[in-house]
Amino acid sequence: MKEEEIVIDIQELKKSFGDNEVLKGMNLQLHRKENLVILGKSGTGKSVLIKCIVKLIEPDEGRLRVLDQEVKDLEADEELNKLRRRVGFLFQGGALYDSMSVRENLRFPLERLSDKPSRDEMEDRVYEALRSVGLEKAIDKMPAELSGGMKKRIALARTLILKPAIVLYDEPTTGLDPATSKEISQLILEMQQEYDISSIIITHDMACARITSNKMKVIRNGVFKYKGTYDELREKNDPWLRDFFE
Ligand SMILES: Nc1ncnc2c1ncn2[C@@H]1O[C@H](COP(=O)(O)OP(=O)(O)OP(=O)(O)O)[C@@H](O)[C@H]1O
Repeated sequence: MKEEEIVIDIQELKKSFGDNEVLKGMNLQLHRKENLVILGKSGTGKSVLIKCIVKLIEPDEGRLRVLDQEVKDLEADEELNKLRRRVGFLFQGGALYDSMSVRENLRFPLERLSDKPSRDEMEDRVYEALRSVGLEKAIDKMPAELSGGMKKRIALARTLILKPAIVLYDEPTTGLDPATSKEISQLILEMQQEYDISSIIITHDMACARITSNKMKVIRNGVFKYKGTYDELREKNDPWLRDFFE
């Protein structure tokens, strides 16, 4: 794959729930190895947009291609699972299974693969994923024994263990103190650089946006109103936009 390659291509995407028009014609291109931050006030459709990308929600209209596949054409579970394997999704809250140890949480996505790795390979991949988030020592712990920041790291390791080409982050730093948020943001940046991952990052946390983004887009009234780098957007005169930066 070439660096300039487009890994997600969205054109004129629309989605309503009843008479609530949420997405009114969204356009977006995510390039390979790019971190794109999406900003928007609460309830503006950021989560709906990224759920459309992995077909957790079906859009009403528009074009949506992910890794050269038209998402609406992916019908069978098998095809969808293949896509979801290549597109990792880090949900708000990071949800680990509380009754499973860290090792079991990380093995879980591997156990469900049709071409399940051997026991030894699984153990290697669990260690490699933990190493990449700096938490090898937590392998035998239960989620209840971990801090909020550690849980996020483990959730990220669980997403990375399938070696995704794209990761969608839905508010990765929510609920963390500023120092831990910064650590997680730096980790997102490392993941991009070390593993060639392309990402969409939804966040309200401007420090996270500054650290992680190559490019930003801002949603207003169901469309992208602004795009640019963090510094370009910070310089704009619109008071509505300045609110995000204050
Ligand atoms: N499955 C659904 N059924 C009906 N309405 C929905 C559904 N999912 C989302 N919505 C509506 O779509 C709108 C956008 O929701 P979404 O969760 O995408 O907002 P958001 O921008 O991610 O907000 P936040 O920043 O608060 O997480 C909201 O009005 C929400 O109520």
